[in-house]
Amino acid sequence: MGGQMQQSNAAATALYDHAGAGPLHNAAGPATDAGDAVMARWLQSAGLQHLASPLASTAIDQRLLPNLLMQGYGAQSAEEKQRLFKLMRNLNFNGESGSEPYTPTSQSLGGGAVSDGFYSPDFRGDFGAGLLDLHAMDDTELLSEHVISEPFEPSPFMPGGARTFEDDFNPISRKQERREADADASVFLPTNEKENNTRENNVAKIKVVVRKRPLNKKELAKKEDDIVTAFDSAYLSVHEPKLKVDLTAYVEKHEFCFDAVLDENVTNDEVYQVTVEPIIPTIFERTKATCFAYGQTGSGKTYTMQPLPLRAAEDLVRQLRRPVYRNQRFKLWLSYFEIYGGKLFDLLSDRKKLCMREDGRQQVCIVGLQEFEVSDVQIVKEFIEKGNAARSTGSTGANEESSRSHAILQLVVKRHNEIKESKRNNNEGNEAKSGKVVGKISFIDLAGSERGADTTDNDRQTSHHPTVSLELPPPRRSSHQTLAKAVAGNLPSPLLKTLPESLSEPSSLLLPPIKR
Ligand SMILES: Nc1ncnc2c1ncn2[C@@H]1O[C@H](COP(=O)(O)OP(=O)(O)OP(=O)(O)O)[C@@H](O)[C@H]1O
Repeated sequence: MGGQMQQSNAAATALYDHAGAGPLHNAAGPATDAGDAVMARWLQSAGLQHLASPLASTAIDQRLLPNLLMQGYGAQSAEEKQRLFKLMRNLNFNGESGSEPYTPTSQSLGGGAVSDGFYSPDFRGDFGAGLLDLHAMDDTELLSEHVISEPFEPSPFMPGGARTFEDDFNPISRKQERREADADASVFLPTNEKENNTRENNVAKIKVVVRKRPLNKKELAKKEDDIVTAFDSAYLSVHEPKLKVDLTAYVEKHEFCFDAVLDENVTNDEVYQVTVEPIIPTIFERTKATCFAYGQTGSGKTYTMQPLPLRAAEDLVRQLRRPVYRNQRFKLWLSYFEIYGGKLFDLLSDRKKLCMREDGRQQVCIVGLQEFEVSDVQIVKEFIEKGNAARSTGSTGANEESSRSHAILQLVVKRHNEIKESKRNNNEGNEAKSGKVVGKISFIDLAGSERGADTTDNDRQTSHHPTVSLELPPPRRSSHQTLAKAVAGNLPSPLLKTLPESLSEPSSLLLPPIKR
């Protein structure tokens, strides 16, 4: 990720917090010429420089910008609106603490994104895929201190001998290297490299992809209206039937913009290609990624999510067979558990009840979760089928076989060293622990977003798994909070704060409609 993106993120945080009417509301000063210039450059980074001039000339308080942007301020064409919304959304999701104003650097002004507009790779980051990818966040949140404090030894098979794993796989050191190689006198060279690295990497990137499900037989038989139109790869409109005061029926259209919109003709393979596939190589670069599907019962979450882990495993196994990883004893591990009614159950160990604990470093550990080494795709398939069969399902009005729990399947790449490898043969229990986590991808198939979908008292007709049905109903939303903690290892702290709310408030991950 280039410096340009990082600087944009800082601006976003301030604007976003202001929109939330937080303390920044009072803290920010009146717009200055410098502020206008900053805003102009920010818009320019998305190729929207022409929208900046009215701001500069009328000296509008830059704190009001989010509201203006939400109203489609100045943007005329659909493409402009799309850019504006992407710009806003990018900023909204990227901030960390929120109190820092946008401060451009020579690097941010010198990048190629100005000429390329929003779509340049610089602006979007190094890669831009995955329902939720957290490639660029702070490493200290990706891996435990233990891993970070112990750098990997250099592999004798690696070219250059003295190069360490860190050099080759740590995005920070690679970035640093690139920056040094590219450096010329005009390029910004940070005085405090550590601080810069921390800031540069403390950015979460999220990709939100919407998939439209075709009308099912029941809906077709009832001649129900298709209320969603996907009209290009990033836009959709929702048609809301309404009545005027004189009771004349009309349809109100709401347009939404996402990173990608997949229509009803898209196959599961295409979903994989758009979302997970591009993340796979980064799992070997110390990335922890999470991919989840969100929607109400019957919207197609399980249909969409279920094929993804197997496809990912195929690609991960293929990568692991490359000499560079094989020589370093990289291995793939799989675990699968569910959260139901606020409790955790191991889907691969006869639904053994699991405990979730937080260690002294605020790392969430699932105590007792079994991890299995998987060296080929057939084994992965068998584990997934076993886990799926053990899941809590029930029947809802909209889905005969409805997932009533959150299921989390994790594929973890670990690096093993030979000494520990021999020990592990004597001590199977510690097998999984003997490897160091290189990267991880978690797939979460959520229970429906309707209230109480994941609680034991949600539906009288729901036929629970016998062990589950004996439990007392937990308080509402407790499973969502448990889920947030369970994936905590993957999420940077700003996101963590919002996740439980996001999961219970369907609209919080969506953007407001574009007013045409
Ligand atoms: N894109 C699609 N194409 C064809 N059929 C689909 C598609 N998406 C979903 N379906 C079908 O719709 C039904 C409901 O889908 P699914 O079980 O995935 O919903 P869900 O969102 O997981 O619901 P719940 O929250 O109740 O578990 C299933 O029979 C599934 O096969």
